[in-house]
Amino acid sequence: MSTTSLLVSCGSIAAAGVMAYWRQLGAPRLRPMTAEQFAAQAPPELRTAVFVIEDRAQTNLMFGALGLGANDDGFPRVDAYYYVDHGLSVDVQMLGGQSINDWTNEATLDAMSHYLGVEQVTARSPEPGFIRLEVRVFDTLAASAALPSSVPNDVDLRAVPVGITETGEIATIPILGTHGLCVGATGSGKGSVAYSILAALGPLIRDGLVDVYCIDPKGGIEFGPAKDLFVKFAYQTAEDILVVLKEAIAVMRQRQAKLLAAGLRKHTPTKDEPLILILLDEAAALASYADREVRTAFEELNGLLLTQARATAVSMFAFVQDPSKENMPQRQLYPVRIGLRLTEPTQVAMVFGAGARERGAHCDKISDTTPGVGYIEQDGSTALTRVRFYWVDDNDIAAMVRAYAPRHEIVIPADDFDDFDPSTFDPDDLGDEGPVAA
Ligand SMILES: Nc1ncnc2c1ncn2[C@@H]1O[C@H](COP(=O)(O)OP(=O)(O)OP(=O)(O)O)[C@@H](O)[C@H]1O
Repeated sequence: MSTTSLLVSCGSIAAAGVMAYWRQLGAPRLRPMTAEQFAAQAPPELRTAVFVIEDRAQTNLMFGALGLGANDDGFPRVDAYYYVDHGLSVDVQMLGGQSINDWTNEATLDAMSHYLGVEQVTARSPEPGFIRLEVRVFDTLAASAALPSSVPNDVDLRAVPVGITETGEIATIPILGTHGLCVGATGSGKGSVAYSILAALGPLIRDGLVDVYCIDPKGGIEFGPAKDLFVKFAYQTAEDILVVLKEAIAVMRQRQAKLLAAGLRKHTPTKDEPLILILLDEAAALASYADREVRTAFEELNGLLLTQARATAVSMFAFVQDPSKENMPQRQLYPVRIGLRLTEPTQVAMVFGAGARERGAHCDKISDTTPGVGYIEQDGSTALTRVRFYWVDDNDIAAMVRAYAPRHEIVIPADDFDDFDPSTFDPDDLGDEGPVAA
């Protein structure tokens, strides 16, 4: 359902089941309705919230109780509220002297959600002086998102579709000219992030415009089923992993030299020189079987790629469980960051930076019943998009490999079958060496 809101004119309200209307408080009404009447027409989950928000005296009481207003200082003003897919969006004009932290403070929002009788309230500032409260009673991402049945052949590498947003749009991430980091606890759905990317890139992998180098230090368990989609696949020894990184760096160096000679700043992928996507799963696992020297070499190679490879169309997407500094020393080198379910609130800042929880990234509150739900952030924007990545099951992976594995070999029989007549074919003629049923 779209979040597009329709103006409610003169107090008439769309049916409560169709939650897409907008209410400008203070607008003149021909036949005024009471807060009780508005609340009665709201979905049951939102009745208390609508009753409080619709009635200025009630709203002031709430703001007073939460320390956000007082008789002497005045009260914040609710300008408008909207029915949206997840509940309500409420626009509030802050009081002079208030800061965003006064509103995004976890204890305040928790108290507000209890006051309004709803599951959760989050807040962000759409423009200076204003706060938008999101009153959440429905999780639009509760159901898993199926992989689209068809994938366009001309995927835009700067906007690769990987899931759906909580407002029902297609969630995209750039792959070209960037690096990505995906962090999530065990079982949070990191695999589905990687496979959503692979599914979208399938046609380009088949056509030779994208080469995937996959590094799966946990013995190839996660990515083994898709190995035929990869140009390189390192999963056994730490040395194999270093070789793959060195090969990517060699490509990066060659392209850097060409760019310099041609006076260009960025490499555009072609069939001869495709985008190289390095999928790096759980690099921290290396620590369990690699010695110190290998780990140091790994960190150096990884650092080189993260700092220099973007312009050469060599991109790294890394997946980790634990975002602590020892496991992930270079968070700021990944312009695309994805946070799935995390176990601790403090881990949110390790993925997205300070203040991310206040901006709405509540990764620690994602339920373990919704794997694949997370937040996406990209450099250059403070927006955090809540999404559900596509669920790619084993059948989907097998279908992807069948459709897109780049090295399909068509075996042409050596014998001359020009005289072959299917109507006279007798399988017994194949003799003892014919195929045997398993
Ligand atoms: N996007 C998704 N939608 C629905 N279910 C999902 C999704 N992603 C994962 N799942 C379910 O959650 C399970 C765990 O997912 P996954 O293996 O991707 O987690 P993970 O983060 O990679 O865990 P680990 O770090 O332990 O490997 C899957 O087997 C699947 O049942």
